[in-house]
Amino acid sequence: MPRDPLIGLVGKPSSGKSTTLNSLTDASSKVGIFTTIDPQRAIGYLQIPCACSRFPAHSPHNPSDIPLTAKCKPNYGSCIDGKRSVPIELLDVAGLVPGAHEGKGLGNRFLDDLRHADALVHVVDVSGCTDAEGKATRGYDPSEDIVWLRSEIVRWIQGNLMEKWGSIKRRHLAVKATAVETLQTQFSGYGSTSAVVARCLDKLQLKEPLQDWSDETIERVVNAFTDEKFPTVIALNKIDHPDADKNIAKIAKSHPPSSLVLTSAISEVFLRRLAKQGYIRYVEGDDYLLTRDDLIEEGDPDGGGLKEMDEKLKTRVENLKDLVLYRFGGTGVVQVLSRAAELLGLVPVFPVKNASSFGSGDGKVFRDCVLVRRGATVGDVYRKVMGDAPLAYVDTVGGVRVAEDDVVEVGKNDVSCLIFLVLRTLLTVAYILSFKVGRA
Ligand SMILES: Nc1nc2c(ncn2[C@@H]2O[C@H](COP(=O)(O)OP(=O)(O)OP(=O)(O)O)[C@@H](O)[C@H]2O)c(=O)[nH]1
Repeated sequence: MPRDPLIGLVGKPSSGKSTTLNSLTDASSKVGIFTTIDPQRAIGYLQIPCACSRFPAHSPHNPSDIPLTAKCKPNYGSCIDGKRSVPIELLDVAGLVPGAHEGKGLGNRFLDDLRHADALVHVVDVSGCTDAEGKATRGYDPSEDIVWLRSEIVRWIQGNLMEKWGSIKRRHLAVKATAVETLQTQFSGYGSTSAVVARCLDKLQLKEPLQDWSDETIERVVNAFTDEKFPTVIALNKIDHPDADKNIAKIAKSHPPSSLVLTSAISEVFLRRLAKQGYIRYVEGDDYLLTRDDLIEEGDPDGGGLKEMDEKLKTRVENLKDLVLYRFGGTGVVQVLSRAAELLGLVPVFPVKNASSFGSGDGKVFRDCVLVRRGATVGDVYRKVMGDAPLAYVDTVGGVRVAEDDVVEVGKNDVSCLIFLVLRTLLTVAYILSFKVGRA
């Protein structure tokens, strides 16, 4: 059965990893059994447009007066006005300092934990108030953290490979293996697949056979493998700090915008806490909040039932609004997971039992949503949801039959009778399957 995607949070001590993790896992809308799995693993919430938002009232698949957003009832996570929070597993990879690949800090343990991650979020303290080891300072250049963390990963993988390179080469020649086969044997421990290794080698277009690779070529291979296996989002955290701006500007010059997200984890934690305590209205990740005064001004004499804040709290909230929400368009924390999911090409799938009501036999509409990875096939989706139950056949909309090994992708089929909705990336409904299960 395909494994659930796992996102690893990495970063030096005091960069704000735990705060980021707390802000991602402490969704007030959380429903269901998920909380912390063990001290290192937790469940975060990925925000996506829900399938229900595609079915307003009086639409082809929902002739009723009520939009499906009003009936959507997730088993886990939540759906607020078509904005769905889907559980996703997070791994807190602690103890990383320069020299980790040689065992410094919790070095090797950290790196071993990393093997299981499909994508990484590197939390960088962009205030420059902590040095490479996480000790308090001023004026540290955080772009150095991005360089050394990446280099630790590369040197760890390269070190493991070089230790055995002599015997790897001998075996490669003896069994007349391809470069992909030989490397996959070495990289399988990092959760790699032959397809990942083949993509790396295709990109590099190496001329020499594996047994003739120089140290420099091996390093290029390891770098390409690191890019493929550990796609990384860089969370530039502590943007609320006055020293952050110049560091952000410097990092933005040397990194593609798609890899960077600006965050203030501490602000997100604070806002969620205030919302829970009934002082403000705030939806996770939004770029605005409402206070009692705002609601009174909007004409609700009861201020939405929100509590009155004292002057000190009011000032703090106003500052946060100016410095983070208005200036940066939000705390950025929710976008961190969305960006990681984009890098992985995660596809949300909404399995339902009833093709016309989108229910699952218990009165709940779009009860379940599972995330599968780019390249997943119809069979993968089936097994993820139905386990080992034998598959009889799968029909797409309009009764068109699809093969078990068809890759789930955009626009391949159109909508009609639905048992499975398969949405591509985070934005569009892409592929809708009807699907019947029976004994083979
Ligand atoms: N100004 C500001 N401070 C933050 C932010 N996020 C975290 N911090 C502070 O930074 C310090 C370290 O945060 P942690 O979340 O404990 O950092 P960590 O990376 O988990 O640290 P270790 O547990 O040592 O690995 C704490 O004092 C936090 O309150 C932020 O967005 N802005």
